[in-house]
Amino acid sequence: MAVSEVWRAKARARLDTLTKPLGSLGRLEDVAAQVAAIRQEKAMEPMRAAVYCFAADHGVTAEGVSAYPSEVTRQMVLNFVGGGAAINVLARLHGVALTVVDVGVDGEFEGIAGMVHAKVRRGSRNMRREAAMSAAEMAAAMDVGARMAAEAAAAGFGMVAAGEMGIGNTTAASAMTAALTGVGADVVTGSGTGVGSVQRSRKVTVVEETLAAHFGIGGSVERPSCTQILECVGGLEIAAMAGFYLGAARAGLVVVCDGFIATAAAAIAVGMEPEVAGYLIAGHKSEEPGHAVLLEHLGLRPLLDLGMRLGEGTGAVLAMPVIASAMALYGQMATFGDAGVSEAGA
Ligand SMILES: Cc1cc2ncn([C@H]3O[C@H](COP(=O)(O)O)[C@@H](O)[C@H]3O)c2cc1C
Ligand SMILES: O=C(O)c1cccnc1
Repeated sequence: MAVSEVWRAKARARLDTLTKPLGSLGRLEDVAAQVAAIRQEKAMEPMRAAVYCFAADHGVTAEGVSAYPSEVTRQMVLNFVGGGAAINVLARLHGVALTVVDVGVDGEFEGIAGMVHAKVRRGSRNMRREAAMSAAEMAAAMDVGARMAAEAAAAGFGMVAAGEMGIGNTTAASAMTAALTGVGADVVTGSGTGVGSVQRSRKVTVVEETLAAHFGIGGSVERPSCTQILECVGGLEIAAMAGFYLGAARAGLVVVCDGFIATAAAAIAVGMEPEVAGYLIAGHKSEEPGHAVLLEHLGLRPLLDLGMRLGEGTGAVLAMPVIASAMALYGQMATFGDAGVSEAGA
């Protein structure tokens, strides 16, 4: 499962033979070396890319934590199927295959084709009052994600991302981030879809009360396990994403991480299986304040910083052409020797 440090070193050595000043491709060189460490002998082959958008509802929306009603989750899934959401536009533009997965929307999609029906239950429970999921529900949702990753690998995709749709899920991600890192709820909780300052304060209180209820005062007295965090304060689509990352790493896929919620799921996957970290490339930095905390926790540096706060996998898909560029340069540039160009100091 660990990425290959031998291949990373080989890639670094090759990058130094290409017709450019040493290191001049900056972080593209780090990306190329990481992809080589993941894909090994396949590093020079073109990578087809896919994004899986997992959707689920959140019982915690009963606490008034989002600017939008829960029904938007189902409505946006229909929008994904119809091709009109931001992720559809970006996936089409960049030639990324999009799969929409219902893992826990509180509504039905009877007779709707063009999506994966894998509902575990109609929304998670209100985490302020009880665990968001049972252990069995969490495991079932993780299995859905793992199955999607296995299907991506079997279909020949080399690079994947997970996106999400779930009204209320920035509250879940905030609670997860505080529980994972020990950083305070007030620091990691943002405005999500755009709540005002009064509603954000309410959201912080909900996160604090949730952490106190499940893990003790402040949530950082006893650091809970990743399984406890996911089960108590996660969500069905977040569990699916965690299972997706674990499956993708096992299959040797390059995994591009999206924003706050996607990275909260990635932090769980890495907590469960540390070697997953080597497969992750942070696509972008979200405006949600907890995202920077999670990126720091994971030691990831995002490729893009566009002030986005959308989710759906949009930040990850936007970063895919940057990664593809790194690999094209790595695979196609001439070496000093081939091109007859003199090296430094020669
Ligand atoms: C129309 C619409 C499209 C979206 N696409 C992603 N999100 C994003 O916003 C939600 C999280 O924010 P909160 O925790 O504040 O509810 C998630 O569904 C997320 O994917 C959307 C939200 C809305 C309203
Ligand atoms: O960073 C994200 O993924 C995000 C931020 C706000 C709302 N939905 C998603």
